[in-house]
Amino acid sequence: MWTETDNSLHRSFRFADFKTAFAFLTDVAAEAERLDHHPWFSNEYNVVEFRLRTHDAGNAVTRRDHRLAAAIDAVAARHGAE
Ligand SMILES: C[C@H](O)[C@H](O)[C@H]1CNC2=NC(N)=NC(=O)C2=N1
Repeated sequence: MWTETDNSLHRSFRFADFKTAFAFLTDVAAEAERLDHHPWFSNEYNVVEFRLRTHDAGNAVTRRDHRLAAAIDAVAARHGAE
């Protein structure tokens, strides 16, 4: 699940391999564009880490972050996140 610390929502996902993680990130990019809300993320091999906050709200967590988090969860499930 997502945790809220330091004014951000945080979550990491692990996938079968790098290619799957990268395909996941490609689909996350489409969701970020659809929602006009973009994550900070980091990827190393099959692990992707997210931090979500709203820059337009002074880097606070808003409902836009929660909406993007839910969209990311749905994409992660489609890509078989462990
Ligand atoms: C102009 C554009 O709508 C804004 O810059 C959007 C783009 N994506 C964004 N992403 C995030 N994380 N926070 C924002 O405030 C934000 N604002």
